[in-house]
Amino acid sequence: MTLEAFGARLRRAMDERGPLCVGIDPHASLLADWGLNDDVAGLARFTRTVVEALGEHVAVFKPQAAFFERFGSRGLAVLETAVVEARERGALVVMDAKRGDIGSTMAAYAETFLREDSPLFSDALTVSPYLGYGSLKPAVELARESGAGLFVLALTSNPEGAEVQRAVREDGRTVAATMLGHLAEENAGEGPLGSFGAVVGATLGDLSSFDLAINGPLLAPGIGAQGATPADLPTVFGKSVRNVVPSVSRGVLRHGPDTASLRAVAERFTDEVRTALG
Ligand SMILES: O=c1ccn([C@@H]2O[C@H](COP(=O)(O)O)[C@@H](O)[C@H]2O)c(=O)[nH]1
Repeated sequence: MTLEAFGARLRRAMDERGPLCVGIDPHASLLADWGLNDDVAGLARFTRTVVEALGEHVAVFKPQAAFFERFGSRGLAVLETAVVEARERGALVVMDAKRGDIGSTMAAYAETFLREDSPLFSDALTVSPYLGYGSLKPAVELARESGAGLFVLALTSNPEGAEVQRAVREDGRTVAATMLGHLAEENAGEGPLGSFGAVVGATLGDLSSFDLAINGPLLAPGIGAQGATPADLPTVFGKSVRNVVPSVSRGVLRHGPDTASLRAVAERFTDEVRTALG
């Protein structure tokens, strides 16, 4: 492993820059609002603007792969460039691709995003455990080898997630609690922070019935366009709030394309998060 473990790199970035993660979600509607065409040139301009405006300011970027994939190979080329340039500016990149498949296919997804010499190598990847947590093993192993991390979908920010994630298993535990338990095992003994995180929506209200103390990061989407605010974080995350990486996409991006406005809104969210976290 040439890179230091993701959890340690993330903790340092959060301490230095604040914990905010800005999502790069080039929605067609945002491209239009920015006066850009819904084409590869518009996608590239949008993405470059965000990375140049915020790459030296925020701890984490979370590109949403879907918005790049919809342009095919040329969209993926834009994504590759964005990942490299974001990392060169000192930001960590969490690729939001939500991959999950049977183990042998999962190994190929892992190589795409977690093998250090891959063109799309990212500091961490979002993964879906709903083919069974064990199916993620190739990603867990490669992440450990490369110094990368994973964010496993545990309690997602959308209301539809509950029918799967809050389903109760034969042993009386919910599916989400089971996933959180697996992550706590992956991170046992790691310091200052484990590299295997959970996605837990900031929209979900009081989660004190779940044990979020997984000794790993908690990626919290849902702030801004989905209605959650930084002030909600202590209620949602309780004692684990120090490990939260609050994520905002449209709530920041709608302030572009002006660079100063993008920086100002990211700074405002960072301040609000710091205040909320005490
Ligand atoms: O539970 C989840 C997991 C991922 N997401 C993703 O985060 C962003 C949210 O965008 P906003 O514009 O800030 O609403 C988007 O890429 C989602 O796919 C999530 O929202 N909830």
